[in-house]
Amino acid sequence: MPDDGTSSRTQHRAVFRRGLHVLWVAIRTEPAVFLVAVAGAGLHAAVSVASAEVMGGITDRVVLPAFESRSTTSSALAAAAALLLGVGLAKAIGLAARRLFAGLMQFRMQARYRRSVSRTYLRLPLAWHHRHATGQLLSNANADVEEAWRPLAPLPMAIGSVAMLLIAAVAMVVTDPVLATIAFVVFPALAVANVVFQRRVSPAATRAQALRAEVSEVAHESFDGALVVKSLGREDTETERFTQAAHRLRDAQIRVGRMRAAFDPVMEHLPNFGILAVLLVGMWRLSAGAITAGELVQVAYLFTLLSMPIRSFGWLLGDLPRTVVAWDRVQAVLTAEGSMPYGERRVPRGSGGVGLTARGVGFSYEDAFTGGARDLSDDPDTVAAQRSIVLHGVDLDIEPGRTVALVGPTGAGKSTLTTVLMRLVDPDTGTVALDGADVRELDRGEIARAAALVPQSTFVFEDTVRGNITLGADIDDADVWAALRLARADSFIAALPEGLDTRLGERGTSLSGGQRQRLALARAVVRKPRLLIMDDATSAVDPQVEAQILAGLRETDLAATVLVVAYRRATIELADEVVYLEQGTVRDRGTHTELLESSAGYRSLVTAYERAAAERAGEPEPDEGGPEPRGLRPAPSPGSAGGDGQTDETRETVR
Ligand SMILES: Nc1ncnc2c1ncn2[C@@H]1O[C@H](COP(=O)(O)OP(=O)(O)OP(=O)(O)O)[C@@H](O)[C@H]1O
Repeated sequence: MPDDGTSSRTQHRAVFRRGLHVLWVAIRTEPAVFLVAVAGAGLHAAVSVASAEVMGGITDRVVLPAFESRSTTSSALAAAAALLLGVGLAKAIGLAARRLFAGLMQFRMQARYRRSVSRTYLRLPLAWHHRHATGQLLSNANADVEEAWRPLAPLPMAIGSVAMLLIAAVAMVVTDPVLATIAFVVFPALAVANVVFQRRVSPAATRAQALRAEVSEVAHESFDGALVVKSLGREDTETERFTQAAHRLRDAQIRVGRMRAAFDPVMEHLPNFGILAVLLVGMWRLSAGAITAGELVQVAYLFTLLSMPIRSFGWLLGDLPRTVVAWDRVQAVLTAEGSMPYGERRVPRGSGGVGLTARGVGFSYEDAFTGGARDLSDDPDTVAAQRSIVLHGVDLDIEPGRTVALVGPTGAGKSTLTTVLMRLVDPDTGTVALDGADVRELDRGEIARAAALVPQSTFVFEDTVRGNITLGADIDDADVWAALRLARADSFIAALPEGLDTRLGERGTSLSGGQRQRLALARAVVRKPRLLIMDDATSAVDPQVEAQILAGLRETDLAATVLVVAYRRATIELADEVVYLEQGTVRDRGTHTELLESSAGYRSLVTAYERAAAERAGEPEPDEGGPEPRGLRPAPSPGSAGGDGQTDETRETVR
């Protein structure tokens, strides 16, 4: 068994090797930019050493003769000035090239990996997203990508420093081996101190980095849940939670600050002790005639020049552990499995609705309690134990142009079924087909071209009304208005100060719940889908308006096939057929009247909706603007659950 010291050294070596591998990835990706940055660093290094030579030369040939003769020629002064200017200019060019191209490389790599990470997020199936928190995804795409490429900024300088050290070492040995010996003691000591410091500060800095992510996660959650926090009077508790996270971050940063405060002055002054030693020994060498005054100035100047490049190694080494951690997180996203394979088939072209078929569809979610630690064993018992089965052997047949209502208690699997039908997730068993074409064999984007899903919760982008509907597609205003009319959203959009050009606030908070839902519906219908799936998409819309919308959808020349997850009798009655889903299985199907006769579960569910509506009949109507709280649905009756937002129409009897 290795002792702690050995294993820690092994770990450091492993981190160092992996860190170099990450840097190598960047060099391979941007070789030209890297070479220019290194060439700049090399030029800067060579000219810096040369500048020490120049300083020494000027001391011997201009300054000392001037002191001795108490006069100097203007030509000698002009030559010295020109030399200094030339050296300064060359140094500036090297420095600018190094900084510019190191930055270019760093920012290009960051942009490239941000793009890859966000592209991967969109490629990965919904099931993967279910397992990852928003805060984590944001931090992978932002903080981790930045952290992974942070060492690219000091990398060319560190490489230039090697060149500078080598040239300086040769220059010093040539000038005076005795003075060079002082450098060979001081600079390795400086490098060792750097490494020791970086090893000590690195865990503290890594912890501060993790706490920074924690603070932003707490903040994200508090702001996102502001409505809940405020309405339940939990501001103080949330503030306390945030304060604690902020204090943990503060303490961690102070710890890092303290370490730096102790180390930086030492690093700052160590070369000064070297210079002092150079001057003392140099005086003796000068009086012994072994060196000239200019050579002494040259070596002392080299000492001042070399301290900073040596520290750049420290910066690089200090960044590497965090780089490795961040790189691993980014790679976990980029190599995540679960991308959906696509075929090359197309949905048969034509106008009007498409037929939708599901055969034996089964689907299970990864169990929230086993989560990411899921054992991917092939043993069916193990897999079944780790997953909660939501759909079992669902069969559906919807003919083109028909409107079907999907009804079922809360938790029956209606929303899950809509995501399977849209191929946002693949079923564990069974198949889904559009006009006979298995959705797994369809070309990428083909489902989005043929079908649209309006989900339960709407998302509004911080964009104009037009942007929110077209989502960047080339759709003219006439079509946008037609879609808004169909979604019964045209009048409130027309009343907005700038109509289609009105910018909607973040997540559409400037709109009411019902307005947001109608906007989302317009976004779906403007694409003229041949299959429209609405998952409780009009729950916050006034019932009469909802009925008008559904009737409108049936009357347009769109003639789309419509599957609507419905809770209201008026909606259900508008459908050609009702599919009753219970515990993930289709229990019954038929018209509303037939199901009331034949299905006890359906009857009991719809009666529960009616009872709840009747109980609330005396209460004021919900504004069409507010979403109907899910909690208003009636308590589950035997064999069923769920409910409806009460509305005037539900006061009527079902029959
Ligand atoms: N992302 C998820 N991860 C794990 N389980 C989930 C997930 N989403 C839903 N479930 C579970 O799947 C079951 C079916 O949920 P689903 O949302 O499909 O039902 P629903 O019939 O649409 O309900 P509602 O009428 O309340 O919208 C529920 O038991 C739910 O807890």
